[in-house]
Amino acid sequence: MPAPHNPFKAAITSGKPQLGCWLGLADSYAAEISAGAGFDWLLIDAEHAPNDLRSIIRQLQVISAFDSHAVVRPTIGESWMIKQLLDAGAQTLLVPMVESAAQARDPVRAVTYPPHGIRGVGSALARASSFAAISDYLTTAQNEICLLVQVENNAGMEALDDILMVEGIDGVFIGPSDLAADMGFIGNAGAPEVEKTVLDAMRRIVAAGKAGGILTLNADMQKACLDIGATFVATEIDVTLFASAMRAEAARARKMLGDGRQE
Ligand SMILES: O=C(O)C(=O)C[C@H](O)[C@@H](O)CO
Repeated sequence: MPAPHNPFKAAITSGKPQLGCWLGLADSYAAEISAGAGFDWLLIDAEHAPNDLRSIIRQLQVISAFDSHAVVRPTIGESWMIKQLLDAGAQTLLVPMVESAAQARDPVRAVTYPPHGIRGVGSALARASSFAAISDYLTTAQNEICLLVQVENNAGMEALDDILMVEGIDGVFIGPSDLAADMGFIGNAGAPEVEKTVLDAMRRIVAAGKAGGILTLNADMQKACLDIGATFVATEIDVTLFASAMRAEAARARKMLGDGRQE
């Protein structure tokens, strides 16, 4: 019995666009709501959201009941983090802040069992192997792991062509917020200079035969990246949606009571 098929990897590496949403609420109850919404993929964020291994596992468990595919972003691409996330059942990882080919090769080794990699063998204990129920996990897991890296600063842009040549990297995600900051436009990912750099990079990613990805709330940028051939595009963030809706409703309710109501 082989490791579970990764339909997200199959789709994004065969040119089939997948639309996603960022999950930063770090809560399995909220993740279950998002999983039922109809996104192709959901990003469980352990870089900027208060996720730990247990909260990630809970979200993986609830999402597994739906068609949405879970993508997990570790805080950084450390091999011990990757080992834990893969054993926990994550099949697709998005490693942030990669800025060289050497840095891109590290997570490739971390997701690969020896002799070609350094992933520790612990499938007997792992949710990933259905606790050893998947008898051929060790020899089939590799093909169903999707490894994505983020290029999101000037150094990474410089090294992009080298990163794109690293075997074992399935896709490259452009991080517009961090890229904007490093380009001197912090808080302004919509600056023309930033958008031009993002789109140029996306063309290079697609031309290299890798899957291209991004998170952007800007509908024009979403369309532009999809038109270039990006295949994993996140269009919203759960925290943003929830917080803005709550603020708007509180303001509406206060207005209903008239302007005299003080904060
Ligand atoms: O740089 C970016 O943009 C990303 O990597 C996405 C952000 O980290 C995400 O938290 C939204 O701001």
